[in-house]
Amino acid sequence: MPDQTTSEPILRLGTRQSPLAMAQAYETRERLCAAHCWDESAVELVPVLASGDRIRDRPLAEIGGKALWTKELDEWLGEGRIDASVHSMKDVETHRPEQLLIAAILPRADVADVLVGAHSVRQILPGSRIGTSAPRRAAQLLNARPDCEVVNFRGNVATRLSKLAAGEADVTLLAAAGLARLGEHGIGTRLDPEEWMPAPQQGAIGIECRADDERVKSLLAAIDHRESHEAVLAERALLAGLGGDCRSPIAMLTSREGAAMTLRCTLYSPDGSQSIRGEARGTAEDFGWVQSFAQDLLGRLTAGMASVFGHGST
Ligand SMILES: NCc1[nH]cc(CCC(=O)O)c1CC(=O)O
Repeated sequence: MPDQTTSEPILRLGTRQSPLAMAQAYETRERLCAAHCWDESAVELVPVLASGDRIRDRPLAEIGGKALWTKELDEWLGEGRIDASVHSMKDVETHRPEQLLIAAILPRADVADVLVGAHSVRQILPGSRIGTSAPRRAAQLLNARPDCEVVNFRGNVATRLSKLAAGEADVTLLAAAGLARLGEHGIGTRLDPEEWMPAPQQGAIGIECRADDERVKSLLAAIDHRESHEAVLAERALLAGLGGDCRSPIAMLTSREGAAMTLRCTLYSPDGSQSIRGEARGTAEDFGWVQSFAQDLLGRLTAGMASVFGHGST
């Protein structure tokens, strides 16, 4: 028997410590081991505490600063304490440190949101309290149901479900991908993404490494899913073009027929009372069309939205 305690892992994979992040790390490890015919011990999971997880008692907007979920992992990666890190792409800023590279995107999971506490958006009882800390979900819900009220609802998936059960809100919205990864299959109503568009990059898991680390880059290439990767790149390009981040009231959806990609996008005012939608088509070879699309949307902003998007965005 080989001595497990002294065998060096082939890859040290950094991850946040939340149950969802750990589930994503296990999935990544499984795919890596399957692709390379490795034993599980070849990939060492290294949990890293992120500032977003450490500071739990204040709204994210108040803590301020970006990179709440990535800063520590980026440092560990830059210092060589880990070889790669696993991310929920939805939480990853569009501008990444130059020395890092998103080398692989796993096959994308269901992009939909799930509504918990009502059978449909229409059937939410008048005047209900919607528990969410996501500006996109708040704006979308208020757009469809201006009679409702949003209450801030932070915390991981389990925390949010227990706050709902405790009556802190009447309904909440969660990502189908996150629920599925946590093994929570029967919860809530899946909202059709065509009608209720998700956040940019929702359902996508990305693995990042040092841009000059050829060994790790080629190991990760084996688990990259090209179509998912291209959709994520298009959505990141659109989000960056809009000057947005994961705190922006922006919904988008990518669909695909052969090489042709279609991006649909809706921008909201924070209170949901105003919205702008658009659609554009192109290929993944060059995202010039995505930049034009962003400019087109920004050119149509109403006064109530101008502070949220474009150059003045936070
Ligand atoms: N902001 C938290 C977050 N980041 C990614 C997911 C879900 C998984 C995914 O979208 O890949 C979630 C939870 C949620 O929105 O319900």
